[in-house]
Formats: sequence, C-alpha cells, structure tokens
Amino acid sequence: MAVPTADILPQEAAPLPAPTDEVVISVQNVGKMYRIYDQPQDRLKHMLFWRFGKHYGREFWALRNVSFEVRRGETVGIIGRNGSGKSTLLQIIAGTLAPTEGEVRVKGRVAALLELGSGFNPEFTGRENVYLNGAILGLSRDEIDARFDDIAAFADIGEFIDQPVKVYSSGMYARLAFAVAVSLDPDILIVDEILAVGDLAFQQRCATRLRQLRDEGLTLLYVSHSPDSIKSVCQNALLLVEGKVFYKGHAEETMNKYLNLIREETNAAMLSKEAHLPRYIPFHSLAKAKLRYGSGHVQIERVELLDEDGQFSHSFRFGDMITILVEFRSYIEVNHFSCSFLVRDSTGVDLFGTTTFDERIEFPILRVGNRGLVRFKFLNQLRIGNYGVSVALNRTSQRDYSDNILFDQIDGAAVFSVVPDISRPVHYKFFVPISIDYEVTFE
Ligand SMILES: Nc1ncnc2c1ncn2[C@@H]1O[C@H](COP(=O)(O)OP(=O)(O)OP(=O)(O)O)[C@@H](O)[C@H]1O
Repeated sequence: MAVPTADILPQEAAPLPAPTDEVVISVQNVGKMYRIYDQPQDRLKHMLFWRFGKHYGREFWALRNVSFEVRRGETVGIIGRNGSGKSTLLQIIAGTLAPTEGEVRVKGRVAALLELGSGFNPEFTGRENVYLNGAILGLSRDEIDARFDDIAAFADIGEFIDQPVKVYSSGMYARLAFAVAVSLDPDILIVDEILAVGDLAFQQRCATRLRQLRDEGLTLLYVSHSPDSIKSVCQNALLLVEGKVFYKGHAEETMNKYLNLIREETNAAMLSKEAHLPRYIPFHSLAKAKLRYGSGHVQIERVELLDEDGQFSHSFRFGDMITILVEFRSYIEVNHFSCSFLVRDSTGVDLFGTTTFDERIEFPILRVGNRGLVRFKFLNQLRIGNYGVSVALNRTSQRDYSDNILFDQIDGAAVFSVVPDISRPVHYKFFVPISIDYEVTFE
C-alpha cells in the first residue's frame, strides 16, 4: 500500500496567522428597512405622497443597529435562521445594496460570491465573463490571460466555458463564479450560500481552497447554514437574530450559541406541553461553565476523564482506553432519562459520540434529589491533537427525538490531548479497525 505523502496528510490545525490590527471592513449602525405593502396600490400611493410626509405600508427592518469590524486576515462566518438578514448584510458590504442608515467602509479589492444570478452577464460566455470580472477587479488583460487556464481548470465545466452563462446549470454557475473569485487575488472575499449548490466534490475543493487562502492572509466573510462548515473555515463568527448581531466571537462559541438558541426554542415548545414541570431550574453546580444550556431539571455535577487505571488524565495515546465519567443530579421526576457525549476536534468539528438512548440503555425513573453517574468507555483511535468533550442530559423516548427535552449541556466540559506514539501512526482524523486481505499472483 502506498504510504500517503506528508502533504496530503491532514495536520493538527496549525495556528492561523493572527489577523492584523488593520480594520478592513467597518460596519457602523447599519440598518436596512423595507416597506411592506398590504395592498398593491399602497406602493404607488407611497411613491406619490411620501415627499409630503404621508407614508403607506409598514416598515420592516431586515437589519438594525448592526456594528462590527473585520481586520485584515480575519475569517468571519455569518450564521442565523432563514430571514435573519445574512444576505442583506453581505450585499450591503459588497456594495450591491444601499443601507437605509449607518455606514460601511471597506478597504481593498473585494470579490463577492452572492446569490446565483449576480456577478455574471447571462448573455456573455463563461470566458467573456471571466475577463469582465477581472476587469471590474482592476486586472489587466495580460494578468487575466495568465490566470485563465487555472480558472477554467478549477471550474472544470469543459466546453461550457464558451457557452453563454444563461444556459448554465446552477452548479456550473457556482463553479465558475467561485473559480473566478478566488483566482483574481481579492483582498476580501465575500461568500454567500452559493457553494451549497455545487456537488460534494466541488464543495470540498472550495473548502480546501478557502482554507488555503485564509492561511495566506485573505480576509473572508462566509455565510453558511452549516455550523461545521463555518467552524472548519472561519476563526470568528457572527450570529444574526432578527436583523441584529446577537453574538460575535470565536467560531465554535458562536456556533454553540446558535445551536443553543435553536435548542432553547425547541425546549420551550416542548416544555409548554408539560404544564406540570417548572420552565427552568437555575444551575447549581459547575454553573460557571461558559457554554452551558438547558432547562436545568437534571444537572451535570461533574465530568472527568479517566485512564485505564481509573486515574484522572488529560493525555492519552493511541489505543488507550478512555473513560468519560458524568455525574448528575435530578431536580424533578424523570422518566426516559438519557445521557450523551460528543468529541470535537480542535477546530470544533464534531467527530463522534453517542447517547445512552441510542445505545438502548434504559434508566429507572429518576426521583427528585436522585444522583447518578454514567461512564462512557472507548478505545482511543484518534490521531495526535487536542480534543474537547461535550456532555448532555436529556429526556427522550421517541426514536425521532420528537419529545426531546434538553436538561443540561456543557460544551467543552473536558479536554484532552492525544500524544505521539511512533509505533502507531494515525494518518487521518481517526482510525477504525481495518482488516486487510491481499493476494499476489506469481507467474
Ligand atoms: N426586497 C425586499 N423587500 C422586502 N423584504 C425583504 C426584501 N429582501 C429581503 N427582505 C426581507 O429581509 C429579511 C432578511 O432577508 P435575508 O435574505 O437577508 O435573510 P437571510 O438571513 O439571508 O435568509 P436565508 O437564510 O433564508 O437566505 C427577510 O425577512 C426577507 O424577507
């Protein structure tokens, strides 16, 4: 078997180049208002009479009081529910939409991959659009000539490059748009969901390219609905809720806030069906954990990592048995209790884990004041690196999780590292036991 060469081996996330202090995007108190008309004739009336101070229709603020700064070399993900204002914000920063109020300042050459249909002239061929976009970004014909083959190779759309863009499928369009944007050396790249339309191989190529550009110091704004995709590409992230910045921080923290928000909404809906339960019990123990959420009806009291000898440890080798110990206490009576864990890599991407419910373990009914513990034991098959463990307590009895209540979840409840063991290299993210069989024919 060919041994993978070092350059294709995934490395432990190298420290990213620190963003400089230079602010390249400054968004100050930005708001975007749309007027919503209940009757079609109100639009006309508004156009005719607003000058005289008479307004028709309702104001709807897609964005309001949005302020933040992005430094050169920073990679910022933007997440939020449908309609939270992500695309509006990107369009305002890209300069294709004017804000109703506030100010945006952008320094440097910007390439924007916004929604399908923007950026290319549909009547021109792919080739002509490449030259058009290059010219808009300030490149000379020679400079574009020098890059054209790379762009065509990355887009990989064959003879369609000489067809008008209007006959492209959405995937082809996205391929060419991405290839053009990343090949023209922008200082700032703005990417909306557009990548989601390409096939999986293309999405992976895009993600690899974005990481490469990020490591070379590109400033990136990246909208996606996938927390994992944001965590793997961005250092920091913004969470938009109803047109406002709800949180800005490290990408993993922001994604946790986002998932938390969704879980809290689901929890509130679920708890409202169970009128006998208090809505929320304040956390008593481990309460300082930063990324903790849930209803508090059952609470995590302690999380420890143990080695084979039952000793506390935060450092393991390949092949070691690791035990995650979770102690909990119940503040209500609970039927269908379940405990789960999840291991994440150093960029926050979820790797593996399970729930006692999925493993078909049935707990007795917990009574008020009951304490208990769960030990998850697994053989460490991870490569060298740092890992975080999230732990959660739930109520679940349905296979589709439709009655799920999240009692308590602590992200990063424990951390550990896997240290080198030269006798057993692990080339990719983790190893799974593999049986190998071979045949050699001798002539
Ligand atoms: N031209 C418009 N007129 C009226 N309302 C609009 C207009 N464009 C956008 N909106 C509204 O502004 C809000 C924000 O829209 P936007 O497309 O920015 O959200 P988003 O977070 O990108 O959503 P998604 O995840 O669905 O793409 C939505 O409620 C949308 O309906």
